[in-house]
Amino acid sequence: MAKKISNTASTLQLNFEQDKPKRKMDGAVLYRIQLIIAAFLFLIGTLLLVSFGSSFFVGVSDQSEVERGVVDTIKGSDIPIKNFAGLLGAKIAHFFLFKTFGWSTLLLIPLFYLSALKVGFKKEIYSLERLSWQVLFYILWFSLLAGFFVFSLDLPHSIGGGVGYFVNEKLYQLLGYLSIFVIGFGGFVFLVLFYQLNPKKAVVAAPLAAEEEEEEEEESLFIDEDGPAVHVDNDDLETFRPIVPPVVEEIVPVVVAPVEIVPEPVVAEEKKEDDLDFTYKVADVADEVIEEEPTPVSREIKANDLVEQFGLYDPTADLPKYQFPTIDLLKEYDQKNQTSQVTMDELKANKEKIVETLLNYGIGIQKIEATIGPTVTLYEIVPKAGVRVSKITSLEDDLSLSLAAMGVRIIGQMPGKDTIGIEVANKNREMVPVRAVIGSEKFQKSTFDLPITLGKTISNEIFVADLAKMPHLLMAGATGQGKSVGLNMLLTSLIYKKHPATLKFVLVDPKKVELSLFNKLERHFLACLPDSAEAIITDTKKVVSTLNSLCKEMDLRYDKLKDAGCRNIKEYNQKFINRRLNPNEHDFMPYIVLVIDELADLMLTAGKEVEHPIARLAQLARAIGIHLVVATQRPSVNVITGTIKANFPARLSFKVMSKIDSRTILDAGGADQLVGMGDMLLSMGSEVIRLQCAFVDTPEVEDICDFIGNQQGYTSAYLLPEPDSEEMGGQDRGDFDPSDRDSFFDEAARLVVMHQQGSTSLIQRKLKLGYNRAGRLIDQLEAAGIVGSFGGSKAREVLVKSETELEEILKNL
Ligand SMILES: Nc1ncnc2c1ncn2[C@@H]1O[C@H](COP(=O)(O)OP(=O)(O)OP(=O)(O)O)[C@@H](O)[C@H]1O
Repeated sequence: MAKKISNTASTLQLNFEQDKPKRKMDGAVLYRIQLIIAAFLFLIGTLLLVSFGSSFFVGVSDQSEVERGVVDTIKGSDIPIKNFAGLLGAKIAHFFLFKTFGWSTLLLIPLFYLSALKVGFKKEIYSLERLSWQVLFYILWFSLLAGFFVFSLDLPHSIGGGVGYFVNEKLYQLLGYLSIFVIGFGGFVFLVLFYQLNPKKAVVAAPLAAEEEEEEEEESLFIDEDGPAVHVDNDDLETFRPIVPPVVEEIVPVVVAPVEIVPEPVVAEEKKEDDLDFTYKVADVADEVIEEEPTPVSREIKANDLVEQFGLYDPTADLPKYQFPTIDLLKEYDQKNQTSQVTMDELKANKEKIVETLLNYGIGIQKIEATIGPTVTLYEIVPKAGVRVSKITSLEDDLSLSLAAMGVRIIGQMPGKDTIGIEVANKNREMVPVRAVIGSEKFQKSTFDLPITLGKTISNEIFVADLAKMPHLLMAGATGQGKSVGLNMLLTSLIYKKHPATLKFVLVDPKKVELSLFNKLERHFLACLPDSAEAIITDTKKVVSTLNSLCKEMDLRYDKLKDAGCRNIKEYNQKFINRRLNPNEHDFMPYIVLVIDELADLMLTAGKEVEHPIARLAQLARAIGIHLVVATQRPSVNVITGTIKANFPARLSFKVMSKIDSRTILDAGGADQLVGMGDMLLSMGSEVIRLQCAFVDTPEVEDICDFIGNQQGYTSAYLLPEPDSEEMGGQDRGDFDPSDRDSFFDEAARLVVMHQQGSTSLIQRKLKLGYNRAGRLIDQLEAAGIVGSFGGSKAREVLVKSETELEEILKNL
């Protein structure tokens, strides 16, 4: 039934369209009139400003003049008027400042200026209606308040004006000095009523509540076959809402009678051409509705009103009592453990061995310097002139041998310096307690979106990074080398800095034990599929659907971003906080961090089914706040494939078993030379840095999770969308090695996305390529997830819908 009514809507709007040209002409005249009125209001504002302003300087010297009668004034006088706005200015100032309200009348000036702005230029910085009420009230109230002090303390009369003085005089006779309470009470009542209980504001401020009310109203206007109100569901109402109430009231008598069909009340018959009365009224109604359609300016005003009334949106308001975990939950170790264990003897001995070994190979050294880190000491050498750096770097094994130490790593030239770095493991290493890094000023004060601290650098600095910028992290390390501790550190640092409203974890743990500690965070920090019994995902099948669900969440978030006109999650959330987005269509978006502990198991059991969504998320999810942390024990090429590797610029390696593994994960050797127990190399772009992971013990993680889990949480974990079954099927794409792509790949991709047509002949024609090459290009585009699979005679579907999205993919390839 409601659908039929929406047909009515289109009819009505047609009538309205016919009226348009006439209104346009009227609009031009109206505009000129508005400009004139605006100029007039501006003039009055300026007159008041000058009159009041100059009366502050000239004081009462004009008083004798302004108090003369009109006739005398016209006749003129020998005493010169000093007010800059002449006699009129003097009279205005006298009337407002002395006779009536005193200084509070100054509030009229902004009112006139803002009115001029609104009438002339349709700019409303602040709701004019509200401002007018406020100005009226405050003029009177301040006059009374000031009058009280003028009366009691014998201050200059103009502060409160005649009204203020007179009323206070009377109040004083009645109540004595208690009169101040009456004035105060008046102000209080106004504040309460105006800022909290103004019914009109409530409608603007609480759109949800208002819409419910609206719906109730609308429902009561529908006439059923029996007469009473009919329930109409929300979806239908949405199409119908803009032109509702008066239309139906008008329709009922006109339409029902001639049709004589009781069960079909309000339908297409109103189109009848001879039904002039009806048509005319409808157009009027449509007119009103169209004018009410939100413009950017009116939306801005509405948002400002909402912010004024409710303050900024607070995403944490659902858990107002949430307490961040405290530093006390982290173990405090002996001071002894935290200071360097490297002795002077050890340093000297190592220095001599380095110099000696290099000399044996004919390499002279000018200078050598040591920096002691928690696990390794960095020796920086300046070789004598004429020594090739590669000669030194080739001596890694020989140095290891002569130093009889593990973990010797030659860095080569130190970034930004003229030295060559050699790292040598300390005999007694220093453990970095989690408390030292989480509690550090550097971490506590970091303002990153997703701050993580993993430990300390080689020069004992606390290492803090932004996962949001990384934007994803690939982790590898042989068993027992500190990977789980590293993951716990990462999660712990995020938990210490983020409120549950702003961050969710999707935890995938095929080994079933590593991440189970975090189960207690389910109703605070975890996200899962709607039908999951457990928030932490351990079953491979579930992993595939969770990854697809995340892809869907990503697409949904992109749609919302597009709708809101934002480029990334930060802008979007800021807009939401500023109440510039409709809460019925938008939500505050928490960051989502997907952690996969052990990719190898998944790749072996589900292969492309996991590889494809991981690659897709890694390529695209950064802008919408989904970040991936993927760990594996086996950094072999069938686990860390070209596609995965290409999309994870930040890679972290604990000790691995071979140089090949080190190359697979870092594209460089060195990870095989690490000394274990959290000794690690982090590669971000071209730079590789050595870090010592802080140690967070299982009981500490348990305490943190208990501390949070025992607090009031959300009713359930954050629910991810149900994945599309179609998406689950479309996984099987050929291998795609981005480094091997055709030189026309980017151009071809832009072409198909721009035309939204995935056809070989389009590429052939526009790029002037042969059929075979164009065919190869389209295959590569399919493998990269830009176009869909071959669909017979039809052009392939283009999966990437916007050029921005495409540029993001190309950037990550
Ligand atoms: N940062 C660290 N500082 C000190 N000791 C550490 C550190 N990281 C790990 N260890 C030591 O190494 C042990 C193994 O670490 P962890 O459980 O993290 O290894 P793993 O790589 O996850 O092993 P697996 O892959 O078999 O689970 C820890 O129990 C701890 O004793």
